[in-house]
Amino acid sequence: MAFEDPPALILASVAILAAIYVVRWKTHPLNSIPTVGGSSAPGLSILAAINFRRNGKELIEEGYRKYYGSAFKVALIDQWLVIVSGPKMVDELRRRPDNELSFDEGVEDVVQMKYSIGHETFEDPYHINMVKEKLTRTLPVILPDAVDELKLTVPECIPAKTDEWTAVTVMPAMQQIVARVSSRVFVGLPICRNQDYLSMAIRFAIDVIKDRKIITITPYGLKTIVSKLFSKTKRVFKQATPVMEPVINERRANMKAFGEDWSDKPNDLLQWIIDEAVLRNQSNASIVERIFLINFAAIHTSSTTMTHVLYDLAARPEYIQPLREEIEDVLATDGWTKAGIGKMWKLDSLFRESSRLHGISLISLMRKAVKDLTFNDGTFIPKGTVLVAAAHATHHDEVNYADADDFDAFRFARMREGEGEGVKHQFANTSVDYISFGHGKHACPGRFFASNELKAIMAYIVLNYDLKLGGDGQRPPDTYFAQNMAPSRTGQVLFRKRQAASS
Ligand code: HEM
Repeated sequence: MAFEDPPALILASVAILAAIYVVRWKTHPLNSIPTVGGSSAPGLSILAAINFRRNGKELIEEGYRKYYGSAFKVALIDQWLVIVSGPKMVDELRRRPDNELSFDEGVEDVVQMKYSIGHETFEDPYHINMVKEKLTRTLPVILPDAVDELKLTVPECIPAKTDEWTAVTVMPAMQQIVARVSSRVFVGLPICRNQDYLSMAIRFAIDVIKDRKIITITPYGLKTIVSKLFSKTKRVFKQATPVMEPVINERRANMKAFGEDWSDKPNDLLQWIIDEAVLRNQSNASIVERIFLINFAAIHTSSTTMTHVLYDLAARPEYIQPLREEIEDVLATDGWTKAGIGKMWKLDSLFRESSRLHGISLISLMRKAVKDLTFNDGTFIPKGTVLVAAAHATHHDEVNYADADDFDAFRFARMREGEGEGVKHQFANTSVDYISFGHGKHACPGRFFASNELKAIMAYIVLNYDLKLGGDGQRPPDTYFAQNMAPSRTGQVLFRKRQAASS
């Protein structure tokens, strides 16, 4: 009898466990989706996750090549990430309704802010519609404020002289410029010049990611208390309140005193949110949270984009003169207006090309399946799966772009010259081949503001400075980890103030 034979008993137990292991592995709902970067076997996927952390860019490229037009998966430390590619799959990803593939749940997976943000802000995010509709519609009116602010802040952050080259570390300079110019439009004077506030706005995206790391490893029952004790984002809300509250209270008081007759009522995002908060009887804390959620979406993304563009332009100075000519011509007829910025096709193309080649991430269109579903190609996606599109690989595909790895600053300006192509290839336009801003109903609602703001800042820099790379003349390298990519944080560009600068 086996019971009387201990080695046989052990052998039988091992065999049963091995069989259970194989059955569980083979019947895992994601098993039909091929894995790239290692084994999907339980226990071994940790090695695949380490591999993906180190070689994310190469592994996504490998998956894109092998499974183009379909889906593959890579291992993260705590879950699988399903990556789709090809126009049909990207189109399906953006078209599926939120009750199948949820944008909010996808974001929540990355930010885990349920514990640091009030329920009201989370459940009723009207500030997003304000960015999508009012901010975009009001652009012609608010752009002069942004231009006014950038003319003050750019010379402070790029303190170059006419007779010598000055090295500027690009990333922190762009963060400061973008934070201040955006804040002028988001919260107005005087908050937009309060350095404590600006530092919080710049740091906020990093604070959110640091919080996420702690919250994900905390057991469910303890998340609320851990967030209360350690959340950096909660601390930012607390520290920002004394800076913002006097302004909010003053504006509330003016609304009460003057109502519709308040003649010089501010026209900024903060005021629009206060208007809504008053109607809904909401607290100042809710207003502060909403402003910081917009800062989270706007400042890191925009300053990263600016940093890439400056590195690209400094590495290819032959593009500077044609840009200057375009900008000077347009300013002579239209001035610093939205209509003028819209006519700067070469400048627009520079941004689209730089974001195509670099971008803010290797992936885009993050969604979470909130029910089981089957894609049109038959791929089964179980509830709870996180899906993304392979942005970087799509943007580097020769099928989509000729000489896809080459930096051709004016490629999109040339494409726009074709009949009926004027809008299609502009920076803010999304398509299945261009997903830097996502695509579909959740495509970045701030992209029209970002496009105008960043082009205005860059136009001012190009007009007022000569720029070049120092050292060996090589563009500071991007860094990659897992699905993330970032421009060099320490890279420098040399600036010299132009003699004949027109401001
Ligand atoms: C160059 C700068 C920017 C880039 C590259 C960028 C990129 C993105 C991307 C990729 C998404 C997700 C889209 C999707 O998954 O389909 C997104 C969403 C979002 N962005 Fe931006 N963004 C930028 C600037 C801004 C600015 C300036 C604002 C605010 C004024 C903003 C506000 C938002 C918001 C609120 C969402 C969430 C949309 C929703 O909930 O439906 N972004 N952005």
